[in-house]
Amino acid sequence: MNRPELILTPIEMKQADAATIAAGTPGIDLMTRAGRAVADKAAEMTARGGRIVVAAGPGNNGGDGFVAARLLEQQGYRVSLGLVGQRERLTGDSALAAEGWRGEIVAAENLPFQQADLIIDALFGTGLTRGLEGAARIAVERMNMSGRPILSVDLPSGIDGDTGEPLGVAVKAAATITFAARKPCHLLMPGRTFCGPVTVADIGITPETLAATGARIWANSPPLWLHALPRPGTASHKYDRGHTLVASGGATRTGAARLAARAALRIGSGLVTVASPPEALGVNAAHLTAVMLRGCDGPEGLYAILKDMRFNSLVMGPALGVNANTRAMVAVAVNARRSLVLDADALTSFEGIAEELRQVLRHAPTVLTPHGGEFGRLFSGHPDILDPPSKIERARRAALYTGAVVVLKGPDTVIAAPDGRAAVNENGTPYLATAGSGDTLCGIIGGLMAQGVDAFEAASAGAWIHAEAGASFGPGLIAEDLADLLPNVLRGLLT
Ligand SMILES: NC(=O)C1=CN([C@@H]2O[C@H](COP(=O)(O)OP(=O)(O)OC[C@H]3O[C@@H](n4cnc5c(N)ncnc54)[C@H](OP(=O)(O)O)[C@@H]3O)[C@@H](O)[C@H]2O)[C@@H](O)CC1
Ligand SMILES: Nc1ncnc2c1ncn2[C@@H]1O[C@H](COP(=O)(O)OP(=O)(O)O)[C@@H](O)[C@H]1O
Ligand SMILES: [K+]
Repeated sequence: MNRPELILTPIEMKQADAATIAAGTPGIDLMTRAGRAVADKAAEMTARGGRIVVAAGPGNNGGDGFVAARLLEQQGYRVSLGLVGQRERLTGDSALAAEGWRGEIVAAENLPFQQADLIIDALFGTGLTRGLEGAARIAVERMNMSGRPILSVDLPSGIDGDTGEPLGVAVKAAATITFAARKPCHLLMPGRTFCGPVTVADIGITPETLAATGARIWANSPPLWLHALPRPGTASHKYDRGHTLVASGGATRTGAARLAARAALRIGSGLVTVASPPEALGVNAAHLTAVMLRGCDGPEGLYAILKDMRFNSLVMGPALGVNANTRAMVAVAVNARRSLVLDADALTSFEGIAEELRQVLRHAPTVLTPHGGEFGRLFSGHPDILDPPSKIERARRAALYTGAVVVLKGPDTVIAAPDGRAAVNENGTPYLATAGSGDTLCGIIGGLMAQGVDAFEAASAGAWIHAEAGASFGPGLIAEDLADLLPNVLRGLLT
């Protein structure tokens, strides 16, 4: 099995860079390998003899650009190079790299971008500290206006490597080539949309060196959790595969729970039961087949059901109602110490009183699955959680605060554990933005936890599988489709 793909923050990348240099590889060698990788990628994108325009910045990102310019010229491309800043002010490895460039150096904003077959954006990489102004800003605006394809070095200039946010104007790349490992901005929105396809070049920084930085963000993909996916044994019976309980809303709000329940069953929970308010039993009964049904009158009803210890996983929230009754049911569920997924109304019922949720959550392995709106409501009054510009950091802080695994949903769903692990999802499709899609996700996660999967693995696997199912269907997807797309995704993973 492949290794999980580690994502490095700009600071961690600098550490790995420094460790590699300390272990004996000169910095200029790293820069030369990086520049060669850029030149190879540029050559792949441009016919031999074509015109390549390189915009270089004042730091090491610019140094990579100088190396690439020299190599491409040697290969017979017509290369123009422009610099932001003064040639004499270059220092260290980028000054060395610039010495290798014998051609003219013009001001970057005056480069003939419109005549380029390819533009190489080597203005700023992981060292960007503020929004672009002056010559750098004009250069980026002209690049973008030219309509010519842009290859960004490391990351599109103007994008913050940690957060994926543009700090003002930013390059819209046709492709990006990065080094040793992807950075958060390559996966997070909106950065991902500025990058185009991202290639990772090996420049001789070992996986061990990357890991030694203590990096704890991964791209969410099967190598991260495949080992934890349940496979029934030959002699398994259904109770070995867990029993998921899904709480239903009132008579006119029952569909969400059934979506979650069907997903839990499809993902392999041996049994699934919908716990329904008495007045909704009829409508639920009319729509359930393999999923079972129990009457459940509020917190007392839930308490009674949970005396049966075989219910080992609970899913609560979708269409349950935003009120004290829901809060009381959450408390009962948590005190029963079963695996728990809280979504939608179970989160919004704690709007502005996240502290209360935190108090009850101490008892059980819990996954919270808010979308951005639910997250904002739940943690209103907690600027320490809501304000960090990085979505990964927001999810991590929420996980640390609540002690739960937090799945902060969206096109770049982040799964964060209280111990700092984080995974970023990128395999979805905008067709997943459809009513009930999130209900299905929490059913999948609950169904995995029913089978004994740990909260972080269940949440990560669940988010990936859910996204993969949606992407496999594409246009026309409705939430009802999702559960029935799961077997195909599971088949691809398990056989
Ligand atoms: N790590 C690795 O393994 C390897 C890394 N490599 C490469 O190094 C890159 C990182 O290099 P880096 O640290 O020199 O930063 P970089 O992005 O060039 O920018 C820093 C310069 O820009 C300036 N500056 C910042 N913001 C600005 C603004 N808004 N407007 C104007 N100026 C601004 C800042 O100046 P200051 O903030 O001090 O004013 C400084 O001068 C990395 O992305 C990769 O391409 C490879 O060579 C191989 C190995
Ligand atoms: N543009 C998108 N690209 C990929 N996935 C998306 C996108 N928009 C939403 N999703 C996913 O769809 C699901 C929507 O969940 P949610 O907002 O809770 O919907 P609902 O409340 O209707 O069930 C989440 O898993 C989210 O990650
Ligand atoms: K760049």
